[in-house]
Amino acid sequence: MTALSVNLNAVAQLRNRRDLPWPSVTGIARIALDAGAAGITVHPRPDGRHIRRADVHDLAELIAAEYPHAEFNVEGYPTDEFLELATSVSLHQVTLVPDDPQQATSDHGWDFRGKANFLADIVRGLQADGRRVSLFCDPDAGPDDISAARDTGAARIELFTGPYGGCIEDEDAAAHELEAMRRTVDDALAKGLAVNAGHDLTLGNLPAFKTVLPEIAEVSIGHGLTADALILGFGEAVRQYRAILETD
Ligand SMILES: CC(=O)[C@@H](O)[C@H](O)COP(=O)(O)O
Ligand SMILES: NCC(=O)COP(=O)(O)O
Repeated sequence: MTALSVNLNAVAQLRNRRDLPWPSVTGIARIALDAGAAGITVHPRPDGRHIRRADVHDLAELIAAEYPHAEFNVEGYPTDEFLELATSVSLHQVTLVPDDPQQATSDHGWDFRGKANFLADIVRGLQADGRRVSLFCDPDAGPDDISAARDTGAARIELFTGPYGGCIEDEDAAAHELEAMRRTVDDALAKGLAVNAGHDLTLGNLPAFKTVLPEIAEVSIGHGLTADALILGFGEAVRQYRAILETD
């Protein structure tokens, strides 16, 4: 079974359009967890464009108090500020991502060989207190990269699935991406790393992904799931507004 961790960045970004408390990030977290999601993911960025520090604290408190079996996964580049936030709340997994502060979104995995010592120190510190660390990884990472990822001491890698998610209506390209990820996953599993995955996964591309890569421990999905939720729920919202307006 692959666990679904719902990424709430897009919900927070929608809320931040106004100085109003909706959509509520903790409210949508409740809906996701009540629907059986295994966990919640957030990726606070230095400019606070979506998830804010307060959201991380509120979600950690909600999960600890009301959803003790759910996992809270916090992603980000390990600045001092990020590490202070990640270690000041109750969470289960920290996913380290090599993002530049200016980046629009995550678009590559770690250079594991080049950053070996930097990552090993941070992984040791985070895992010493019982947090699991996952490291963002290119989908076609080679054997030397995976060995270096394992040598950091991290328990997991997270495959960057953006190139696969970007294969819109191109089955050959999608199959090529799946093959590359299959090789990376085989190597990682053989070296004792568990594998997460995420970025641009959707209802449309998840079935083939799950068929080819059934051993993925967890996928985190936000943008696509939020877009699908709008489509699945927009009609009902319109019906409820009409029910108020169309009475005489
Ligand atoms: C690490 C990763 O893959 C990202 O998907 C990230 O969590 C999304 O970040 P944004 O929501 O800021 O694009
Ligand atoms: N860790 C990856 C993740 O959370 C995916 O986010 P999204 O691309 O689905 O928004």
